[in-house]
Amino acid sequence: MSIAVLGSGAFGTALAITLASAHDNVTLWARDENAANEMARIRENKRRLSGAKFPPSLNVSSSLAESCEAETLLIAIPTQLMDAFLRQNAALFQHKTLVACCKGVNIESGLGPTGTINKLVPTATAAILTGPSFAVDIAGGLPTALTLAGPEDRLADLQEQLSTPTLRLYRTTDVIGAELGGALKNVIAIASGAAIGAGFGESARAAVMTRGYAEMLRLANALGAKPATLSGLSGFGDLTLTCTSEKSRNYRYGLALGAGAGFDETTTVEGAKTAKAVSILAQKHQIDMPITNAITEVLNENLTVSEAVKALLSRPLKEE
Ligand SMILES: NC(=O)C1=CN([C@@H]2O[C@H](COP(=O)(O)OP(=O)(O)OC[C@H]3O[C@@H](n4cnc5c(N)ncnc54)[C@H](OP(=O)(O)O)[C@@H]3O)[C@@H](O)[C@H]2O)C=CC1
Ligand SMILES: O=C(CO)COP(=O)(O)O
Repeated sequence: MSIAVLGSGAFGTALAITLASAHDNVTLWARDENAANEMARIRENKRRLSGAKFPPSLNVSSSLAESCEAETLLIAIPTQLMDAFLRQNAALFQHKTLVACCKGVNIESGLGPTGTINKLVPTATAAILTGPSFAVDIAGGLPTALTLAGPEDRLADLQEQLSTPTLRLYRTTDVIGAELGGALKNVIAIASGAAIGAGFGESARAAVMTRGYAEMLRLANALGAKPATLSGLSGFGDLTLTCTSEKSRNYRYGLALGAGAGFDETTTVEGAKTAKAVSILAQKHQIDMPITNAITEVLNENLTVSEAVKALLSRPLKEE
């Protein structure tokens, strides 16, 4: 049994560390040869996940072809980059099991990570690993539970293969629900951060989280997800974590937006592009998503955070 994690960002590195602590044949692929050599030498990813030491058995490689010889490939690069990555390397992925480890909706195609895999590598088996977890927690061996969604015939084997003593996976065949939960909660995390950053307080954040969850459910239902998936780890679980912790980049980005402060543009903030992608989807399916739309308007610089809140509060009163 062999596993390769493609992408040596914070999350890919954390997954590789926990998997290599439980299995023999695990490779972490980094696109940059110098970075791979350094990680192999110092047994740490200083740039993306400083302080988390690699287990002795973890292989590090900058050869994508060699890494793709593994049976199971986990793809841990940001959602907006998946499309190009799959197109460029499609020949290596034929008939493989590809587990997307990212959270978002592609702004051009409107597809989630598994939809992108199915479109670009139709011979592959597509699955997604998602749910509440910070890379630093996983890498530190702290107890974590995630959702693994994929096709019935491969799911139990994959669940067994990717679970470790500290990373507990729950399985579901509701791929759409799992990936929508992970994508949509990041937008609500930006909104939650903005509420706190602008000084509107914790009660306002609770309202944003709850009404944000309601709009997550509306879109997910319209796209064929099971409501139970959204109430699980990949939906409610991840929403709770991401909207309440300053470890979250989406939440911190929201804090900065609300406070009118700057934010490092190179930081991965999946919810920013996903907000725009989801607003387009919501319009197409005629789903009311006022919080997501408000974040899109703020990101497009059509509204300030205060104007967005005013607009949300002045909507007609309605039943819960
Ligand atoms: N960090 C976390 O706590 C968690 C993250 N996630 C999800 O994981 C996904 C990845 O995030 P994360 O690891 O944190 O992001 P990071 O910003 O830490 O890393 C992104 C990685 O993607 C690599 N990359 C960028 N472009 C390409 C490309 N064209 N080809 C190959 N590799 C590329 C980068 O390579 P390089 O290093 O060479 O620049 C980098 O290693 C996101 O969807 C995120 O939502 C999910 C749960 C937890
Ligand atoms: O997805 C995450 C937690 O489950 C990580 O959140 P951020 O991408 O906002 O840091």
